[in-house]
Amino acid sequence: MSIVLGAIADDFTGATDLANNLVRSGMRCVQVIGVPEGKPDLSDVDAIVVALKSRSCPAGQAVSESLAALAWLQGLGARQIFFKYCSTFDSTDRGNIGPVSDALLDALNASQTVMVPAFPVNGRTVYQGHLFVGDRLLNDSGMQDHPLNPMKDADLVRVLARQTTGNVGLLSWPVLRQGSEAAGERLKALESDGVRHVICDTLDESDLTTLASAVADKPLVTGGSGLGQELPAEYRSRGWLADVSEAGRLEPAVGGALVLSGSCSRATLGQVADFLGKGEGFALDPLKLAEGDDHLEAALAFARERLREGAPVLVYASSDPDQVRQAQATLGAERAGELVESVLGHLAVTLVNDGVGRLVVAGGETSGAVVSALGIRTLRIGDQIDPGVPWTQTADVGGAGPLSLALKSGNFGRPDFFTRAFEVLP
Ligand SMILES: Nc1ncnc2c1ncn2[C@@H]1O[C@H](COP(=O)(O)OP(=O)(O)OP(=O)(O)O)[C@@H](O)[C@H]1O
Ligand SMILES: O=C(O)[C@@H](O)C(=O)CO
Repeated sequence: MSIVLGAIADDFTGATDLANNLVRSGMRCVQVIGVPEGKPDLSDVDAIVVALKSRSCPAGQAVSESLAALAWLQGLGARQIFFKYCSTFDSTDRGNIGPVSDALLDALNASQTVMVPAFPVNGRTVYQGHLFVGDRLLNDSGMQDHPLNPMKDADLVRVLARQTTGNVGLLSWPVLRQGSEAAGERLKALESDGVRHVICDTLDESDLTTLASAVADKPLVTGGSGLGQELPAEYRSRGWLADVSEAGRLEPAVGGALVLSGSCSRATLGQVADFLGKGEGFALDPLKLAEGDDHLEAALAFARERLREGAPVLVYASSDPDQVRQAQATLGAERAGELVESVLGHLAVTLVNDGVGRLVVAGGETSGAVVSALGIRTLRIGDQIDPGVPWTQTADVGGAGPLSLALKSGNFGRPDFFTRAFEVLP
């Protein structure tokens, strides 16, 4: 048995976002955390997403981890490789989107890839190479204040050109709207001109369908999860993928309900506010965490008390940009982030041992920290809660049943996500 699609995601929520769209389009999908040793059972798997934590680490490390993931996926027979990064193109002038794409292209002996960050259902569109979030340009969307990778330029051709020595070009919407043949021809023309990375305009789902048809035979595609929703139909039309029913079926959920939020993105701040309008939560302050264990113990005591009452519990470090800047000014951005991530990881481990069986985590870096702390290696992907966020399950943590886990990207989900997620869980 071999898989059709092998994906490498630069963070954990991004990995589940892509896996979610693959499942919704009928691919049976497993997410693995890091590069596993050996070969998994592939009898009911069409796609595997390797979740790395390579978005904000040094570029050299992101490259070597991505190449290790590629080699493992090639060993499973993947017909196409998908490098998944954020729909808001999260990166800095040092990388990691450019360096990782270059390294994957070299390793695959390929000379061109496409960059398709758009995710129209969540408001991410690209026009003339400029990324929009809803009706705002990227640099005016809140992403300019991101704690780790502030995005201050919406022109992706320019952003990517700062990260690679390869030529960067554009497949613009006027060409795209002429259909997949015209798009394919433009890609070929750009390739013969030596253009290695092509930023692709995308206004809506129909553009994604056109793009998927134009790029399904390329060894490497890159982007957000939107393209992942359209590729399975192309695989099916090429006879690579069979029809399956219930690609996302999971076991019934058990255990207490907990939300851990380390995301400071606008959507998450709204979700925290919505939750606090209905019940209590515990606010973690990085400055207090830096003083010793008392603040952590207080969070734990709060969570245990609320779990005994049977209510969903929220513990959050999510704060507005001013508060984040204050914590970072005192502790440094890296230390503030690490402190919050390690405390949320510790809370997850302790409370799952206490009987939490349904866990929502908000934030990509935060999810990486929590999943690593819990020692999770494999997640089966289930049904969607909101666009980009599915429930998943793992048997890796023991306990009374599988742990149900939702890893929410910072800017995803409707305002009532933190309560509704538990209502839709089977
Ligand atoms: N109050 C705070 N002060 C400083 N840093 C914080 C604070 N709260 C959270 N952080 C850190 O900010 C970072 C948020 O990144 P994370 O990836 O988890 O969320 P996000 O960027 O909103 O999500 P995504 O990457 O899915 O869009 C984490 O490293 C987290 O530890
Ligand atoms: O593409 C997105 O927006 C998300 O999957 C993500 O990667 C945010 O961390």
